[in-house]
Amino acid sequence: MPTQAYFDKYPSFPSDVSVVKLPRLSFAKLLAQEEGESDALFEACRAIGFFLLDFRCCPEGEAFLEKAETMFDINQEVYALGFDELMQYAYRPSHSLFGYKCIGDSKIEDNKPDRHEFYNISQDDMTGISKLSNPPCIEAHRPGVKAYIEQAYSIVSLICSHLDTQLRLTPGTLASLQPMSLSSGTALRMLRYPSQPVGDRRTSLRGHTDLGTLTILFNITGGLQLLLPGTDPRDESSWVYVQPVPGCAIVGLGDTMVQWSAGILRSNMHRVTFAPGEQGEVTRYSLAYLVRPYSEAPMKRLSGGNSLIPELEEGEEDTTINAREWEARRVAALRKGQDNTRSKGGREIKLEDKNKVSAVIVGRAE
Ligand SMILES: O=C(O)CCC(=O)C(=O)O
Ligand SMILES: [Fe+2]
Repeated sequence: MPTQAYFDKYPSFPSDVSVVKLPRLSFAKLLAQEEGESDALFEACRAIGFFLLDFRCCPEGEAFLEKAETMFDINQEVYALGFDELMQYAYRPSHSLFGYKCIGDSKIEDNKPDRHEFYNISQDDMTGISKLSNPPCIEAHRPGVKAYIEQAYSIVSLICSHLDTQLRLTPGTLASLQPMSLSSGTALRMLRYPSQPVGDRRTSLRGHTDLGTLTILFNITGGLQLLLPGTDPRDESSWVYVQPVPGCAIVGLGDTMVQWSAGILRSNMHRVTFAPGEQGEVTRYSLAYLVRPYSEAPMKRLSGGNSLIPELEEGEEDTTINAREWEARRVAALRKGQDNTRSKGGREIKLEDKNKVSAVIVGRAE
């Protein structure tokens, strides 16, 4: 996440905890179109569907980190408003996912209430495509929030341009399905997780995959865990912490990328639980930019032409519904507990040099 100075405000991540060693990619190298970095990006997107993106050491990256810190300051201002005020902006799931979700509104695995709250700011609202009403502290920061979203979107476009090349799609294909200029469910989500009492700690946000295309996540304290590929979600040892790194975002792929790539790219199950060690004693704030396709975007695979994405096999059918309908069905199923969520994608591709993906490494925190 943001800079070391921001991390220093919190207890440090304990060194005796196992963590997933996510690939760490350099934003500067991706910007400079370095081929090796592009290949490493593709491999991360297929092997685990998560990677760290290091923004340090280049002016554009440092500017993004500064903006992210401002978003964390706004996050704290939002929750300082308190429950009664925030409930005036409550989200209405079957109608709209923008606004405030209170603690306990959704369930964790054993049907107990969750332990997180969030405020979803609509990208369309910030760019002027639509107009929603937000608490005064968000309204007062509209230009800053919009600037954050614009830069986050440009980073998403950069990642997509590398994935276009890797998947041998026409340049611009992936970004054209999620332009900022068209209405979408894209949100900047400000999350808050109160510290949990010792002796009564549990999952705060249940295991899930993100629905959209890409998520740019900033964490300061731990709590985020990934389900190791090929393991059983009911087994606690299958869930491993991600250690937040100063100057780095945690980037994850969502189900839409799996859908468009016919399973070449991967969306991995993740959840949030209490932070390890002393970090468990402080309130956890987190910031997620969750990108969705434009509402009318097709959800079918991007095969054809030179693309690496396989054509449908005999008897296979592709979806004909658009992104808005697809998301609505998924959200409804999730809320009814009918969604049998699992990690998806990561299928083999028939290319000599690209066929092997490295195993996910678990090691000690640093
Ligand atoms: O707060 C976090 O670290 C993760 C949040 C998340 O997974 C989500 O909002 O989809
Ligand atoms: Fe998520």
